[in-house]
Amino acid sequence: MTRDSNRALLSVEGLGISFGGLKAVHDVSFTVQPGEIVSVIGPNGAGKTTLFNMISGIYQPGLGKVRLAGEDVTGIEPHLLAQRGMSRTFQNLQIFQSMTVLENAVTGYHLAERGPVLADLLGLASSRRRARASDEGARKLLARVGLERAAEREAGNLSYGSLKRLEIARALALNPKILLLDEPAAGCNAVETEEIDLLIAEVAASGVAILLVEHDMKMVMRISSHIVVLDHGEKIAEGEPATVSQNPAVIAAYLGAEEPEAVTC
Ligand SMILES: Nc1ncnc2c1ncn2[C@@H]1O[C@H](COP(=O)(O)OP(=O)(O)OP(=O)(O)O)[C@@H](O)[C@H]1O
Repeated sequence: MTRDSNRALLSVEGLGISFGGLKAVHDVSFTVQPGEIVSVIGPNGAGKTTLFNMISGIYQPGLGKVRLAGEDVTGIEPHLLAQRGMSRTFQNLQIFQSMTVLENAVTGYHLAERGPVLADLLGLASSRRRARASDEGARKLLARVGLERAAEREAGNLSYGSLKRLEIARALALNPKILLLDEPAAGCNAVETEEIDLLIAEVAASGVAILLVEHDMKMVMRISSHIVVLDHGEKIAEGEPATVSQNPAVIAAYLGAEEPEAVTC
């Protein structure tokens, strides 16, 4: 696929941040187009999570810009980004284990608000009304991720793969234009990973852009339309999976890392 920067939904331009003297991310640029699955890969400590945190408003970048649908959204807070169409999931699951699956999905409708998730947990009347209003939508989301029959179960009793899908369901509540997934297959077995693969592909096919950080290289090679490779905070390569996996700089970066087999697929 030819990449047309005019069609970019997300545009990352010269992004950088330092922690003390360490340039954790330095001058990284790339674009994500609607319906694309773009993966950010790199050895441990390459800067993937830090890059994600800058794009999703958790860290304020030291340098560079983030544009969403052409608008400068650099460093704006996550709930404001959610209002503008950017949702994300986290490496460590952010599921409320003692709430039901349905209640967890409902909280997705409040991600664009600053305080009400806490109010929901406290059971305030107005929040209960809002929760009822978003119940129907949440059930549809659960059906989309294959969890409709688990709606009334306590989330803490779900398998790990189901929890990951629940987190994706919640991130889809606000109809994002782009979904950022931080290690969606981490901790999943092969069957669960395949289910997540299919779900991500379905979401992308519906027109949502996907930006992914993932260590499971087989999964990355299978589902990505475009890959961005970081090493020591810098972009060392980008392109289609087949091209990137043959790139000598990419192979060298992984060979220099602790898991030399990581780039093979
Ligand atoms: N809050 C922080 N304060 C200081 N240093 C940090 C901070 N966050 C990350 N770093 C450093 O920045 C570099 C990039 O870290 P980051 O977690 O982004 O890498 P990564 O590619 O996501 O790694 P992994 O694959 O292990 O999750 C590392 O050297 C890390 O130690």
